[in-house]
Amino acid sequence: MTQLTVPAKNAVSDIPKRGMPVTIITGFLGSGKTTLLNQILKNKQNLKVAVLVNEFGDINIDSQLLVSVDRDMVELSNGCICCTINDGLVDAVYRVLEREERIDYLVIETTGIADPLPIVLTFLGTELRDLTNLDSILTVVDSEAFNSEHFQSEAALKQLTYGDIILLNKTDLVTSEKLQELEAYIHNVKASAKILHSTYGQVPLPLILGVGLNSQDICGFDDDTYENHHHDHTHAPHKHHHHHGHHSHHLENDGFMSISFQSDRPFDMNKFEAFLTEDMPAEVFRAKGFLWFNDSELRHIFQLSGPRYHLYADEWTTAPKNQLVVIGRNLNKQKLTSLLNKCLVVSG
Ligand SMILES: Nc1nc2c(ncn2[C@@H]2O[C@H](COP(=O)(O)OP(=O)(O)OP(=O)(O)O)[C@@H](O)[C@H]2O)c(=O)[nH]1
Repeated sequence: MTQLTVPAKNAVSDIPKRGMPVTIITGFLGSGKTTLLNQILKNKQNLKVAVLVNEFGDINIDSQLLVSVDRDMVELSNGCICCTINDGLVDAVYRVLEREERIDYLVIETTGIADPLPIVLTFLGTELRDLTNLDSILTVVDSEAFNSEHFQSEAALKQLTYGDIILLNKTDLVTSEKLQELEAYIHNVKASAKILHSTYGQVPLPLILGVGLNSQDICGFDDDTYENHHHDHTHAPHKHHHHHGHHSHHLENDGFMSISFQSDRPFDMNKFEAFLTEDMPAEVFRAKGFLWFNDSELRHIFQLSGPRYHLYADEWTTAPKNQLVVIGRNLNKQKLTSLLNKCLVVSG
């Protein structure tokens, strides 16, 4: 892979790191954002990349799935950044800017149901505008699952509208005809977007980082849009505010809700499999997590996206436990929790 050109910089950090390039990765639930982020982290060579992960759900699954990353380089912003311009995101970015070590690049992964606009506005409409340089908004698309109804999701359409780069991922699962149809559709939605293809997010980094493709112009947003999102935000670098009261707003987001399930008891493998094939509610669109089975020493990474699910086995890095996030519309939390509880081995 071609060496990514790193802007010449003083090794000694200047704080804050003015003009730090930022890429926002957006894309619908399960499209492959974390997979792409892992590709970036694996291939970044000498580039010092800080990562900010925003998850929809109470358990941080994505950040635990990031490969070979220096844990210190990951900032978490749970459940808030897609709602509005908010202190959570600005604070997280400040924490990156204030680091003493050299950081060349910031990549932000949004939740799958996020409308990217509030995040874009956070970068273009607050003091972050002077401190960072929004390089591009990259929208990952699941080429197999994507259809013109956009999953009845306004956020999915917004993600395309704001994408400077649109990465048609999961090309291994579709025909070239479907890809052409998708390209034509996207071209209609956003003629100026640069369209790329990938399998498991494999794309040469110089095509997506440091490309200077951000086409969003704060002047292009009408006052209403801006006022609706702007909280008259003034931020003193060392003051960290905590306004994390946005969760109810989240739950209304396109009707999607997330349910978290944790247990220190293992699942019975047979019962869990029966749950997957017989009892999993059709309204579940996405699930992910780490599973502990009674008859295995290994940690199982569980990934469900639309009709497909996979279990990948690897080693536990923590004490074994179950951690699962389930996302969908109109989910019955009590029923789902009870079904999952019934999959646990009977204690005693
Ligand atoms: N077949 C196939 N599977 C893929 C590809 N890219 C990602 N996946 C799988 O799709 C599932 C979801 O991928 P993620 O990267 O977690 O998706 P995400 O967009 O981060 O998901 P959310 O954070 O829940 O929105 C995982 O099981 C991946 O292994 C691909 O190109 N082909």
